[in-house]
Order: sequence, then C-alpha cells, then structure tokens
Amino acid sequence: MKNTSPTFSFRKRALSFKYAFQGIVGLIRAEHNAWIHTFAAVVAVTLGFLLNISVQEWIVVIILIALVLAGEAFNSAIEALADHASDTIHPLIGKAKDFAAGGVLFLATAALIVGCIIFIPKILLLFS
Ligand SMILES: Nc1ncnc2c1ncn2[C@@H]1O[C@H](COP(=O)(O)OP(=O)(O)OP(=O)(O)O)[C@@H](O)[C@H]1O
Repeated sequence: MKNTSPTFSFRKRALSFKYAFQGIVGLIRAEHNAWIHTFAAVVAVTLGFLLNISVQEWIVVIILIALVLAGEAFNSAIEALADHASDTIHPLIGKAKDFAAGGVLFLATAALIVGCIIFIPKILLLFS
C-alpha cells in the first residue's frame, strides 16, 4: 500500500511554529477584544506575583488565561472564515459569529469569577 503521509521535516515543523506565532501577533494587533483579554492576563499574572499565589492557583490562572486567549483566537478565525464565505448579510453567518462570541463570553466570565475567588481574599487581607 502506498504511504500517502508526507515525510517528517524539521524545517516544516519550525515553519508551523512561525505561522502560529504570526497568528498570535496578528490576533493581538488586530482584534480589540484580544487587547482586553491580553491586558486582563497581564493584570492576573502581575497580581499573581505581587500576592504570591500558590502553585495550584498559578496552574488555574495559567489554564484560564490560555483558554480565554485560545477562545478569542478560534472566535476570530470563525469571524474571518465567515466574512470570506459571505460578504452579504446572512442570518446563518450572524448565528455562527454570535455562537463563537458566546463561547468566548463563557470562558471570560468563568475566568473573571475564578480570578475574583483567588485574588479578592488576598487583596482584602492586605487591608485587614
Ligand atoms: N455577514 C453577516 N450577516 C449577518 N449578521 C452579521 C454579519 N456580520 C456580522 N453580523 C452580526 O452583526 C452583529 C455585530 O457584528 P460585529 O462583527 O460588528 O460585532 P463584534 O463581533 O462585536 O465586532 P468586533 O469585530 O469589533 O469584535 C453580530 O450579532 C454579528 O453576528
């Protein structure tokens, strides 16, 4: 049987990383919601260092930051595909965009609640 999978190439894998980083830079440059999520991530990491959070809390914070930013990336990818698929108004395009945006809102809300649970008691302790 003929082997149809292309041969493994380190150069091609390195290029894949380059394209992924290009995607991250493009996302943060062009998407205003990504600016807000990146800013929130910087605030969470800064608070994490200042308030000396535990290893378990760091793991939760890092996973949530990755989930929100990945959600934003997938949402932007869907938006770009939707805009390419149809440059006219169509209810299904609107539905796809709203579903994708709703997914990010789920993640961002969970991240905000967990952030409050981790950081607010530590901030209150500073003033007690
Ligand atoms: N081609 C389209 N057909 C139907 N509805 C659309 C289309 N493009 C956008 N919409 C809908 O119009 C509303 C506003 O969309 P828009 O993309 O401007 O919002 P947004 O996601 O907040 O913008 P941003 O790009 O600033 O994040 C949303 O409900 C979206 O689903």
